[in-house]
Amino acid sequence: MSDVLAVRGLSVSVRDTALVSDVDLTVGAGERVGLIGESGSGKSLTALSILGLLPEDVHATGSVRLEGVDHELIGADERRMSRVRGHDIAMVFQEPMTALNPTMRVGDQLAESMLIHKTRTKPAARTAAADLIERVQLPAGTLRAYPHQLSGGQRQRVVLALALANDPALLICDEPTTALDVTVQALVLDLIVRGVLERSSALLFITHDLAVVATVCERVLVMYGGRVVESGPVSEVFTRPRHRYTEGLLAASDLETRSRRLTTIPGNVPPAGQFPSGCVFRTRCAYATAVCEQTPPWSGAETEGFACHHPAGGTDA
Ligand SMILES: Nc1ncnc2c1ncn2[C@@H]1O[C@H](COP(=O)(O)OP(=O)(O)OP(=O)(O)O)[C@@H](O)[C@H]1O
Repeated sequence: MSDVLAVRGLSVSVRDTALVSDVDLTVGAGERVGLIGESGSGKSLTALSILGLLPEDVHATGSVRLEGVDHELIGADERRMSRVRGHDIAMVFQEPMTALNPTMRVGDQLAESMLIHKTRTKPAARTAAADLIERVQLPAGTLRAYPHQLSGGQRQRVVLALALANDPALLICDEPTTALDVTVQALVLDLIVRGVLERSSALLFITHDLAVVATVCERVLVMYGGRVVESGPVSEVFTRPRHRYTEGLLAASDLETRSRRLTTIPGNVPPAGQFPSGCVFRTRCAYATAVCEQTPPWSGAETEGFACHHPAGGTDA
């Protein structure tokens, strides 16, 4: 798998204080990678460094390369970064209003993002905007609405539509559902995963919620004190953590309880051959830890509600 994003030796500091130290991170084409760690561990600064959005007094060194972009992102000027952001890399942050223009109708904002990056002609951008709104399960009338006329969950779905408008190679989500009502969290997660799967976009997903990572991501990196202390497939890191800090994170999390409330994300594809042939339910895998605590052999009653939405019809490919 080729790397869409390659971060090497990333360090971030403010004056003489190191905030992030020597982070290496790669995301392969179409891969979904989680970045977890307690508050203040450096997750957001890592994402902001990739996007070139660090505050003025905060400095990054190291290397950030993106497939298809022929220049280094660390130190790139704003003119170059504004071409990359919203085109090659898109982002969804916790607070949707920061990403939306309060004075513009939703449809105009969506169309504008495609016109600015010249990915659509004007008429095509209008059609694409309508399609994007439908894909995030909002009514067509949303196109004419202003952001303040929408709920938090609706706004975040508009931000997601905006982020996906130019089919980015990489989508970065930083706590995208934390501010949302629990009832819409699963829907927004579902839409994020569908959105990246449909485009074969890579996903870097930042959260402190381990159950969300277990549901959404294939691989995870654990940050502690500004460093990556552990990384690997979700199924390994969450079941056999090697670092004491990860053990603590898992012990302190309500993964088991929360996970039962999360729905399976349609389109999550278990690697072929990892499970018994014909098996439609998974246990202890990156895709099912969040939804299935059963062990084989399964009977109908045990598995009720734990259907795997394998695109090939619920059986191993
Ligand atoms: N502009 C800044 N000036 C000084 N220190 C900062 C600045 N921005 C962040 N920090 C510090 O850098 C560290 C890492 O911050 P960061 O926002 O990356 O953490 P995080 O892991 O994303 O936390 P959270 O989950 O709470 O968002 C924290 O100790 C934070 O206080």
